[in-house]
Amino acid sequence: MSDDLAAQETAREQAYVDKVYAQLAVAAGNAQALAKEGHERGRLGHEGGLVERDAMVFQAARRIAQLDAAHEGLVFGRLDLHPDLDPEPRYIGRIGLRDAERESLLIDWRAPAAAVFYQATAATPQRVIRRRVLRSDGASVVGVEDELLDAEALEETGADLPIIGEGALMAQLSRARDRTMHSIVATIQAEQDQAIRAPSRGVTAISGGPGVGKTVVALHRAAYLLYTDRRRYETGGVLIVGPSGVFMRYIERVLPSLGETAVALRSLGEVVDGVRAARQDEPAVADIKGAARMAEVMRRLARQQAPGSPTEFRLFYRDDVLQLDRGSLGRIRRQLMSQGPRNRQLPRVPGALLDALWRQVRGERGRERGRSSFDEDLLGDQRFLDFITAWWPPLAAPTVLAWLRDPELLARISEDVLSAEEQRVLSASWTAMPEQPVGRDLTVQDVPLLDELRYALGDVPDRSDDEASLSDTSLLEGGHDMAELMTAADREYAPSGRAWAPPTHKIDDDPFAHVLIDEAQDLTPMQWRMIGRRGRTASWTIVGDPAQSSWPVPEEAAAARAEATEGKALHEFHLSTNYRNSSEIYDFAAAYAQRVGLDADLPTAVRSTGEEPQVVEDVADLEAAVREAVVDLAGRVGGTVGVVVPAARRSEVNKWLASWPELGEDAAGARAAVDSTVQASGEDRVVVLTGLETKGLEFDGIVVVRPQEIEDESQTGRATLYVVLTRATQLLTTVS
Ligand SMILES: Nc1ncnc2c1ncn2[C@@H]1O[C@H](COP(=O)(O)OP(=O)(O)OP(=O)(O)O)[C@@H](O)[C@H]1O
Repeated sequence: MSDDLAAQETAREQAYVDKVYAQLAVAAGNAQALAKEGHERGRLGHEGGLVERDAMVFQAARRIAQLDAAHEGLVFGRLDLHPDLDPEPRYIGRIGLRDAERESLLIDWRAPAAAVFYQATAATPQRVIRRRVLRSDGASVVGVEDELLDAEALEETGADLPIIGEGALMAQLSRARDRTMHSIVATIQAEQDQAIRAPSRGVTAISGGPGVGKTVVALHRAAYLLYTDRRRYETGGVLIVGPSGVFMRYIERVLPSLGETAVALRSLGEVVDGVRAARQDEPAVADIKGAARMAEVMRRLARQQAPGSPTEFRLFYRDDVLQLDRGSLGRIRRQLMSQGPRNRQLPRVPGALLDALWRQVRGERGRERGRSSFDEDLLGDQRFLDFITAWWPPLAAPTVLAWLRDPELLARISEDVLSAEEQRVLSASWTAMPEQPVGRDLTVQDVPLLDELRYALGDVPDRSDDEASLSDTSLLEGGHDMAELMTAADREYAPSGRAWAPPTHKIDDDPFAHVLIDEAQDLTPMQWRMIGRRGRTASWTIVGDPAQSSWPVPEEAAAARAEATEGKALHEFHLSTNYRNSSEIYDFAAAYAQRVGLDADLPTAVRSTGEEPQVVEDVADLEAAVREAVVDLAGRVGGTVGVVVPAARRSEVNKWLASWPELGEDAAGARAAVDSTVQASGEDRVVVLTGLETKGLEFDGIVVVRPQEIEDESQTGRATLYVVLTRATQLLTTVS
């Protein structure tokens, strides 16, 4: 194959791609015109004008966003099929486009007609003769990579289809990594495609060892589902949950680059509307907070009397002293609590108290005035109203969680559930919590506890609720009125308000139409419960690798997972090729997994670099050795370098990095990774992370500092170290 031929083929493809971009400009112009027309209609103010305007503007805006997003690498594939089947080549792209005659110019990668692009192999060519991947920079085609799938057919038909390049996959895999994940839409492999296009029903479980593409496949699956049933998934919402904020930032560009923006991406600390927790508890604390038995502790907590609330009430009424003592108030409380979540009982509280008080009215003057006048009198009496608010206040979950600062209360509610030592560990983690904790005061492990409490407490009923029997609703803190916040189009297209409305922070708005969990092996039972509540009527995609789990009691997590997805049929997919690590690095990691007895699912790594991992041992000066390793790797790879350290050495190593002049600008990135007050820029090449923080991420080079300490740090340290050893694409060095 000559360079001339490659250049000639590239130029030919450029001509087609130019045609597609010209059509994209036409489509964008049409969408702009539609948006303008929508605005005009609104101005004319005819009947239904507003709704119509909003709907038009909304649709136009979505189309414009989609066209914008598709701009980069718009056309990436070409299929040459057997001429009997289709004499014209088919072009595959991020979106579908037709020309002025409505002829297909570009097929959306998710359309059935594009499936063969991913599924055809040399063993089963499915009438594809040649598959071509176009490499582009913006709108310019910079090269093509071909695969000949059916040599016989090529000969038979005598088609003029030259084969260029070494194959798109290898070219793609050898590229340097930056700090975000990229779409693999041009090189999805057949086994991955099956998982991506699996019908949406029940639970789709995707398993496989490190680097097999579980995350990236899951993200493409979300885009696929939106394509197949846009109305359902856009209105009901798609929730994607990953382990950490760093991970969510790592993956957040993939869906928008596929033209999809209507997906909620949340880390485990952000699953509950309105809460953003990023801090992690120490493993010893996290293991208790995540345990299934904490659900019982939270249920009991939700029933506790609010600390400092009154324990009796006295009032003179006509000839009587009316009194509710501790015992009678306790009875009323139990009776109200038996009818459902505590906050939902708010409207019933005055009635229950009035019933008990009326029974004590014996005097003639009082009895003669009658019950309804009695109710009116008391509801007009500020002392009674004050008592109600103090005795049965509307309670927010964070306030109730903060009651646990009191070790005595914790001891009371966790009797027979938590050991004295466990209570001590938990108390210590909560002593510094303020009375009204917000995001920063909570840890990621507190969030499922908070959610458990939200459900046990229930939402405070809205003013408009039928059951609200109180005339003076100023007693109740109602929810704000959503109607003001939504446009007509929001209501038209998103009945649940999920994709386009701001969060309501209400339990009713928690459920999604599809729930997708990445790194599922790490979910604690309490996290499964939290996510389960958001997916009762949803279809699910669950992605994970048990050997990478940092949760010490897998059976308990498995039971919680089964409960969260109860009644849903399970469809399993397994991925078996590692696309991340060089085979040298993965063999090293796999040997470690086997040596320490991890029951690991070992994929095959396809790419060899000839670079064996370096093991630097018995160093006298740790800083000097780490410095040498980091500088060496940063000089030899084009992309990112991760320095993975035991949690206890984090700030130490970070200080070293900041003081090494030869890293220059790169050191700023290292600082940013450990100090959340420094903003990391996208350019930072060297970052310092703990083992747990590397979950799901990847780097061109990895330096592991004192691997044995990482292993010894927690009960599941071996699995964590296995994760760390499988993060590098090119070079790996361990320093002990
Ligand atoms: N078909 C593909 N074409 C190109 N790159 C791919 C393909 N499949 C996976 N990759 C790349 O392989 C790397 C690993 O993918 P991903 O992070 O999704 O794997 P994973 O199974 O989630 O890994 P882990 O469990 O170790 O976190 C990523 O860089 C991804 O872009």
